[in-house]
Amino acid sequence: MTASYGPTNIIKDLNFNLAEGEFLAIIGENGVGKTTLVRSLLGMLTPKAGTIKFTDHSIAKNIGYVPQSRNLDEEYPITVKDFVSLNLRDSKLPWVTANEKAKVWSIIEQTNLTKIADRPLGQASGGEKQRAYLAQALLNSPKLLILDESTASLDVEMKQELLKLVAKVQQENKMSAIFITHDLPLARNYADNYLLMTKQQEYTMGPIASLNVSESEKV
Ligand SMILES: Nc1ncnc2c1ncn2[C@@H]1O[C@H](COP(=O)(O)OP(=O)(O)OP(=O)(O)O)[C@@H](O)[C@H]1O
Repeated sequence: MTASYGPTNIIKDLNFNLAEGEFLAIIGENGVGKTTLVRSLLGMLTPKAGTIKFTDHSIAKNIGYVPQSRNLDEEYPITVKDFVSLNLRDSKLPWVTANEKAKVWSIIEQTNLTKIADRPLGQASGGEKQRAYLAQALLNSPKLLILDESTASLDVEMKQELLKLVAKVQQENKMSAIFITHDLPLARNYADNYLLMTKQQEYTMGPIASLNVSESEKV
């Protein structure tokens, strides 16, 4: 597919597949179009040419997305639990049902947020906030999770912890995951495959273990 914001193609003739349960790391220098690809997958940007096909319509409608950054007002009085609940999108009733409460608690437990569930989100640490964003994205049991440089602001240990959690949830829920990152050691530890995007609009894919050093230098 080809994507653009005007006459200039940002992504040109990209062709890639994502298998069920696959963990794909998307790597590449700043400005090569990684976020543009994510926006296309999320349906926020229509490809200029080509198509994005999902094996099932329901996958596209329910993609879990953890964005690059969040402009949250630290003072806004919302608890971690209520923040996670914001993604209860099927709710037709004005109150939270017992089923929905159970769903929220289950995801809070899965993402190790039980202890801080009633604490204001603004008081959570960087790692805890990322886990809360992840929990929110996972709430509707998506079949595809996209993390857009979600670990960029975290220290090495926290990065590992978050990705370990993602990998665990991914396996438990048989979910596919796309992880955009500049952190190659992290990608090597957790991803199955890579997609390397370059400024020359050349795209290579393969098992993450086969990513060679000369390629890695360009990310
Ligand atoms: N809404 C927009 N309108 C016009 N151009 C845009 C828009 N969004 C992004 N671009 C341009 O598209 C190109 C690709 O941007 P994109 O954010 O997809 O790159 P990226 O690979 O995700 O970069 P980074 O690693 O810095 O996040 C950049 O040149 C950017 O300036």
